[in-house]
Amino acid sequence: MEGGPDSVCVLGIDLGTTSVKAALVVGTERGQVVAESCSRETQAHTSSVEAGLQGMEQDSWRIIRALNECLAALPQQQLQRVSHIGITGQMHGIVFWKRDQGCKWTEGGTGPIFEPEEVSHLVTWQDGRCSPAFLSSLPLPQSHISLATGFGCATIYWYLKKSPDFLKSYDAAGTIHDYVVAMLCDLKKPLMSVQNAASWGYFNSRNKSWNTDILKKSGFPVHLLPEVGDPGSIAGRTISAWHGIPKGTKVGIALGDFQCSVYSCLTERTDAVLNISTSAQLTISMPSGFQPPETPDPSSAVTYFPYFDGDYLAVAASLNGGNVLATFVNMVARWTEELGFQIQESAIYAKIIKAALDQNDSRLSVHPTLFGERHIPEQLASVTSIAASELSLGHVTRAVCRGLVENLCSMLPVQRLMETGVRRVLGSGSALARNEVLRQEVERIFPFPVVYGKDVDAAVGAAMVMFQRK
Ligand SMILES: Nc1ncnc2c1ncn2[C@@H]1O[C@H](COP(=O)(O)OP(=O)(O)O)[C@@H](O)[C@H]1O
Ligand SMILES: O=C(CO)[C@@H](O)[C@H](O)[C@H](O)[C@H](O)COP(=O)(O)O
Repeated sequence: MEGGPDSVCVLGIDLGTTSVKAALVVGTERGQVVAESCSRETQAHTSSVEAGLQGMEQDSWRIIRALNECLAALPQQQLQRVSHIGITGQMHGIVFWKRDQGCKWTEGGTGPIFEPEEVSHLVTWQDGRCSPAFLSSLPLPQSHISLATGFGCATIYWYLKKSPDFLKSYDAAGTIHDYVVAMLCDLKKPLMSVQNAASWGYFNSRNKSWNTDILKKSGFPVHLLPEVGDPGSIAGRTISAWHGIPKGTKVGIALGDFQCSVYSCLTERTDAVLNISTSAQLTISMPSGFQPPETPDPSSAVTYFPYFDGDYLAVAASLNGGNVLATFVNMVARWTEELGFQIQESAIYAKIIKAALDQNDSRLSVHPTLFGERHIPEQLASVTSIAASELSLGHVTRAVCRGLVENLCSMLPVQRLMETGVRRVLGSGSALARNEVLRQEVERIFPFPVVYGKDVDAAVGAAMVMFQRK
């Protein structure tokens, strides 16, 4: 076990789109070390009553169940030593709850746990209910980030206009990680970091405030907007023991997941970070003192997101990452089933990755934007240069992986990385960690050395933030 019995122990949690991850980070003579980690798929996808096929919702109860399973799998002795908890998760999304009935605390196998009570589904960053026409009917935000479907404030507007009764059932809202912080600390008013507030839209990150005047004028329920605080600050203390973690443990304000992935590995300003989990991001840090332009360029694929201490990251945030491979694997599974055979999706991943390792070169070209991109939502996926001799699973998998990396680099070109002085690419995210073909394609496209992290990077980053700000 890493770290002596007296060493400081911090828990990091990442509530991702596909899985929940937890990491126990301890202080040692060698610096901070991941002593234990755990990951559980949430299987939380669920249908949307109000938005139908355009909706992309997750069952909050299942997300919290996966979180409970993850924590129950960590060693009790170490959990009892946790002094701080750092929480991060999927940005942009929104969950609603009733302030006094957000959860109920019960006795679990490893001590008290909480379970959601009067809580809505999570409407995720992948939600497509706000069409371009709907978005352009909304007031113009005073923000440097273009509003897009799946952003919390856009989703609230959608409910306000299409299903106002829904909103009457709730009096609080936040990202799913803000919800967890609010429950752990029994916050009467949810608290949100500027990182997550910026991801909801209608937020001015220069003066760190919501566009309250603009929103009020159009009847927006501003009482649902959380209070905003600085990333790295403490939101409160746990109101109960939790999975063996002592009552009174300090909990950090919830953070953005890509900022935490970056925090877990970025050491030099000359590093770029490539993260591939359900989505994918390519990020560089902007010079200290940088301020984004007042208004966004909606056609730009690069967005500026608040990082820590007033700094910004420039990010190409692609809606097409591991989810494209997951869709491909699911398609193969369904075709196989239609043909009368059964195969586990995990076995398909293993087989297609192995097959693609044998197909190093292929002319097949896959433009993999199955989910569109925020700056060009209408441009979906396409396949070109299809030769009869290059149709094996290996050829297609190789081409999908290559296409994913090429797509990200079309959003933030290698040339721009070189001009800004990038010397190294740091790879993070479990879709990358578990897929050697993707890693080969990353190494092929970048003219820099590529260094990989572990597969729980955002959780580790969330813990490190707490460590360094203790
Ligand atoms: N068995 C597997 N082998 C390789 N890659 C996998 C496997 N299972 C899932 N993946 C990839 O991992 C992605 C999810 O990564 P994860 O880190 O859990 O996402 P998130 O952080 O968004 O919750 C999937 O979209 C898929 O591409
Ligand atoms: O869209 C952006 C940023 O604009 C994403 O990078 C953002 O970090 C979101 O949280 C992700 O899309 C969700 O993260 P993940 O579950 O794919 O790791």
